[in-house]
Amino acid sequence: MVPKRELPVVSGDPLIELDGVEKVFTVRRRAGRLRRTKHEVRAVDGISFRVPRGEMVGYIGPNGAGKSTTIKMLTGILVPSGGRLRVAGIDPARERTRLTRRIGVVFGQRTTLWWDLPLKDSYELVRRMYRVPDAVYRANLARCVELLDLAPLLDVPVRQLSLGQRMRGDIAAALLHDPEVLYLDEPTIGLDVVSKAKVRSFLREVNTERGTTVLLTTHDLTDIEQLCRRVMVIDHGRLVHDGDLAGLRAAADGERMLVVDLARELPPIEGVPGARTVKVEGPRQWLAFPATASAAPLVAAVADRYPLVDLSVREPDIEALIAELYAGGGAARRKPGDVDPGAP
Ligand SMILES: Nc1ncnc2c1ncn2[C@@H]1O[C@H](COP(=O)(O)OP(=O)(O)OP(=O)(O)O)[C@@H](O)[C@H]1O
Repeated sequence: MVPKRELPVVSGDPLIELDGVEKVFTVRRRAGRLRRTKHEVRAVDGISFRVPRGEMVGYIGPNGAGKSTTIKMLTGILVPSGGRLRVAGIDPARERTRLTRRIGVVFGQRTTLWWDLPLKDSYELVRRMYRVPDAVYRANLARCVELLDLAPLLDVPVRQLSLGQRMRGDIAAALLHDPEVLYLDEPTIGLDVVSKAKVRSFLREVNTERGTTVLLTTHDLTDIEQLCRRVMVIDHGRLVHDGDLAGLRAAADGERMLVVDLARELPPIEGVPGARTVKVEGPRQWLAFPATASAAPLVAAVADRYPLVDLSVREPDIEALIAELYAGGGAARRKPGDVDPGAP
């Protein structure tokens, strides 16, 4: 579940706005020995959403869904084929340089740091590139060094850093110029548990303390669970969910599990309305029931007729739910125009 925490001030004014945004790539494929045919790939197929200032939003989807393409359009690297896109009121493709000062970007699979330079020299170059005022630079660097444990790494050339160290270095580099928006594309990919925890708590702090708006792309759903109240799911270039995680669970028709320990081994529990026994292991039995239903009446029904010793309720495995969502199982696939941009 999303941990209870102080929430940043989310203002109504949208910082990121997309209206029917499309990106179509034309690719040539071999068709025989000499012939090549042209094909269109609709990487982003009419996406609309708004992200208010101060929000941290998850942007997830299977491989090839269109996440990176969206982020590249939001940075101005790619020009949309259609629709309207604004970040802090700026059209990224038209005014990329002006936008650069207001956004920070971390692509987990690639570094923006200088491979042969010590980390601190990379930061110095970032300072000059963005013309960050001295006092701002010093304060931001000190904060990142402290919270991301960078002190022992500052004199180490980037190529000698481990993946987790490099990622922390990259995240700091993206924040030295005080961006209003931070795009993170797989910031925890390949990191060990400790590094992931460090990165997550830092991002939470940046979002809550600074009010930095964050768009987070990840395959690790724990990132989403721990950081985002709102999650958007993209599939085949279309938005198929925009809301909270609970809504995503419900959309995927997920089931929760009531695990009961009986006083002794018994045949599978029967006759509990709204639940079915899916597993029996000695005196322990597993009963599946709809994610949206309350467990209380089930517990009462079991306790009434069986020698109940202990129980627990397990949340559905979100990854399984999302796999189901992608497969179309139970998910109400909405057209982009149907999505409530103000969700959650
Ligand atoms: N430059 C390009 N030329 C042609 N097709 C492209 C290009 N970039 C992306 N695509 C295609 O667009 C679709 C969306 O790709 P994109 O990289 O945005 O997906 P993604 O959701 O970020 O996937 P992943 O999780 O694997 O990174 C894919 O079918 C991809 O092959």
